[in-house]
Amino acid sequence: MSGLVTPPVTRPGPAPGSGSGDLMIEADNVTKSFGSVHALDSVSVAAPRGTVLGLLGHNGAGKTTLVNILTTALPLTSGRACVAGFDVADKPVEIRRRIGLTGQFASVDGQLSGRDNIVLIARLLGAGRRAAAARADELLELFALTEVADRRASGYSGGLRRRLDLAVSLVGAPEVLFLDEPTTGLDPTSRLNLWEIVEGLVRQGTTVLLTTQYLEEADRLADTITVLSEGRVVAAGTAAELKATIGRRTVTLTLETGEDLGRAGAALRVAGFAAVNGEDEARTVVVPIDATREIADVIRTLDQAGVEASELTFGEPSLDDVYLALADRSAARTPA
Ligand SMILES: Nc1ncnc2c1ncn2[C@@H]1O[C@H](COP(=O)(O)OP(=O)(O)OP(=O)(O)O)[C@@H](O)[C@H]1O
Repeated sequence: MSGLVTPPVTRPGPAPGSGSGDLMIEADNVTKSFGSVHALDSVSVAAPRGTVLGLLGHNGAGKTTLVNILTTALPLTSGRACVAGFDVADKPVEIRRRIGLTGQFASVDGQLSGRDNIVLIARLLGAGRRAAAARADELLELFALTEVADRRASGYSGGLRRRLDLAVSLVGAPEVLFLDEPTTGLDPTSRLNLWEIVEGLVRQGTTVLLTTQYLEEADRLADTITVLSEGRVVAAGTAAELKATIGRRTVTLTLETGEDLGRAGAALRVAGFAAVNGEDEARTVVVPIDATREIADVIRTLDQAGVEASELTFGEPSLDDVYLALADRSAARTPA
């Protein structure tokens, strides 16, 4: 499904410019409290038109709360937020005309066919019968759903349902698309398909806010990433910047025999590596590295210690690495 394009549609006119410049998403010191729970604490994010803003964080970090505020489903406690140039507090209707939302729980009606789901939303948005049918045909084709269009959505696989959910959220040709964990639970092929669709939309000028728990997803799609933890922004930048400053790549060595684990770990630590031994049965040593050339040093060190490795894998930092490093830092900052 590569090379997808958004079908030409009429979008509402440009925003009157109450936001700054060409920023399509702006949150400025947004705070949200539910009683004593501070779901968001002075959160600021920004996304220019035609870019993807990735919002990363584990469960409870505040991602959905921020999406709910930006999509005008929830009022903020303090701060300011604008979407497509309109303030969420003053112009919710203008914002709703310009956005699309795909949630973790598909908003598709399982009793209706894929086609009828799209037609229903198009009609609700004011399209005539013929225009709604034409829009459905376009979107079904775009999302490779034509073959299953007349089957009930309740019988769709997870991947098909997500595609239909995204198609439904695009009926009104939104300028800003909110994707709340769009690929959680999808198989790798369906995930890749969705990524390609999102990339096609962004090429056409759609601005996307993507929440995800997967660094890989943010890495592939997001122009900038904001990491939230307990309602606060703990890091922001491009994926490369985050990984360079926070996460470390690792080399994982599987040894011929578990008996060599102690010797391998000791030799690596003497050579200056922060090697961590895995389980005896797994026979692995994990070695964080800063540059690819250090792989050669790791292998040389093991060779000199007379340790044989049967397998070597090279890993990029994961969200967990980034997140753990950030959690360590915030713990270090918090007075005991
Ligand atoms: N309506 C509510 N009433 C009380 N507390 C809430 C409400 N909505 C969210 N919270 C709390 O606010 C915090 C942030 O929740 P939020 O759902 O935004 O996190 P999240 O990052 O989206 O996590 P998840 O991936 O699990 O949805 C959590 O502590 C949550 O329990």
